[in-house]
Order: sequence, then structure tokens, then C-alpha cells
Amino acid sequence: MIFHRYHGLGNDYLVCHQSVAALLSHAQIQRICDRHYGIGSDGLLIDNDDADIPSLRIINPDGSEAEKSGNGLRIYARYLFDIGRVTHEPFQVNTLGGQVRCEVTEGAHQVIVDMGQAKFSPAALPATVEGDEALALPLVAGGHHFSATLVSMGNPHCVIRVDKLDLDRVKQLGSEIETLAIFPKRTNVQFAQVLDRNNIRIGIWERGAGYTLASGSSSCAAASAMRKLGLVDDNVTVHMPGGTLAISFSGDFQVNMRGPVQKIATITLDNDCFRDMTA
Ligand SMILES: N[C@@H](CCC[C@H](N)C(=O)O)C(=O)O
Repeated sequence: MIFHRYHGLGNDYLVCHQSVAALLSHAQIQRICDRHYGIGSDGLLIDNDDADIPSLRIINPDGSEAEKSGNGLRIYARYLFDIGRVTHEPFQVNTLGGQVRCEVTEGAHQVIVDMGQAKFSPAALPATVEGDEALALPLVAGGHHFSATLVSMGNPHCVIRVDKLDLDRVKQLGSEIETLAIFPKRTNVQFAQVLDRNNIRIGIWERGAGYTLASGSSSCAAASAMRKLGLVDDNVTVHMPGGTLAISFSGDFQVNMRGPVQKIATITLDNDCFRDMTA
């Protein structure tokens, strides 16, 4: 079984063809993503090449399926370029969270993705809260009171605005917020600090993955939330522990993301990896 390992700002993924994924159980995917007993990864990207438009499935390390992933899309676009399926011309990719436009540029080191429209309706996440939008939703976690903005980028995000970002707090409270009862499909969580009208800093807790160094859809969601609150302009650099992404807005919250991708390795998985497993 062949896997291609890439990262976007330290958010790392394994890419495999659907014929490989079809052989894997839920538990085996968890094992492959495990950093001590498997190859280790923030998720699995499954390439489906049945149709004219390439289609991406995104599996979190806990085995759950995500509708969309920003770093995952940049990595998948770069993978398609590496295998010669696309060129430097823009192309479409299907995800469960909608169709997006990708462009591999600067050699193949940068990828631009039109991530689609940020949506603020709680129903879009889904979240079981009243109202057409939840822009300053009171939340309590770990005994602390927060104000959250709910955003769907195709996948769900709960963006908490803070005066000063504390990454330990993200690690301590991420899981509790991810699994609050108001989020029936759980949620990704970002703590966001506005630095100025063109820069924000975020800490990320990903649904199904935990604390990560960077996240594309989280960057889009956090920038969208701060834009909606009137705190930033149309061009926002999102600073994360793993590095920065450039986010820009056009029209009615159409979100564009630009950032790097790096290839790490092509790996052959040994079947011995599953020897002690029953399924
Ligand atoms: N790392 C990703 C997000 C991956 C999916 C997420 N964990 C979810 O369940 O929605 C990104 O770069 O966007």
C-alpha cells in the first residue's frame, strides 16, 4: 500500500488512491494515522479519479469523515500536479463540502484555493442554536466564559475571539468545545486574536484530530468571523504556530486562500503494521 506524505505549514496528510482506501477498515485508518504505531498523520486524503473532475475524501485521524479541508485541498491539488493529472491551469475539485477551484503555482510550492462562501447560519454547521446567525454566542468551557462566532466553510467552525492568544488554553479546552451538545456533528475550534486590520493569530483544535499546527479551513473561518465582526479588512494574513496563510474576501464572503505545500515522502506501508489487530 502506497501513501504520499505532504504537509501544509506542519498540518500533515497522507494521500492515497481510492483503491488503497477501499482495503482499509476504520480501525486500520486510525492505526496508520497514529504517530507511534503507524505512519502518523493529521488525516488521510483519498483520491477518487472515477469522474472528469477529481474528487477528494478527507478522513480525520479518529476515522471520522470531514466535508472540507483547506490544507487537505492544497495538498491534494499538489498531489494531482505531481502525478501529472493537472497542470498550472486552474481546475475544479469536488468535496463533500462543495466544489472548489484550485491553482498550483510558483513551481508547485504554492497553491491557491477558492474555498467557497463562508456561511454564518447555525443550521449550516450544524449547531442547535436559535437565530439566523450566531456572531457573539456566549459559551462556557472549563468554567470560562467566551464569545463565539459560528462559521461553516463546508465544515463546521466555532471561532472564539480573545484579547491574547494562549495556546495552552486551546489544548486544554479544545476537546470540550469540540463536543459541546449544541454541535451534533462536533466542530473545529479556533481561538483568534486580532493583531491589526490585516493580521490575526489563531490557535487550532481540529475536530477528529485535536491540536494541530495549522489549518486552512480554520484560517478561512477565523478570518471570516473577524471580517463579519468588522475587525479586519478584505486581505488577512493568518498567523499559526506552523506558519502563515493569506486569506482574501470578494463578493459576499467568497473566501480565497493561498499557501505553501511541501512533499515529504512516498511510503510503502508494511502489513505487519496491522499484525496485532483483529479488523
Ligand atoms: N486540517 C484541515 C481541516 C481538516 C478537517 C477537520 N478536522 C474537520 O473535521 O472538519 C484544514 O486545513 O482545513
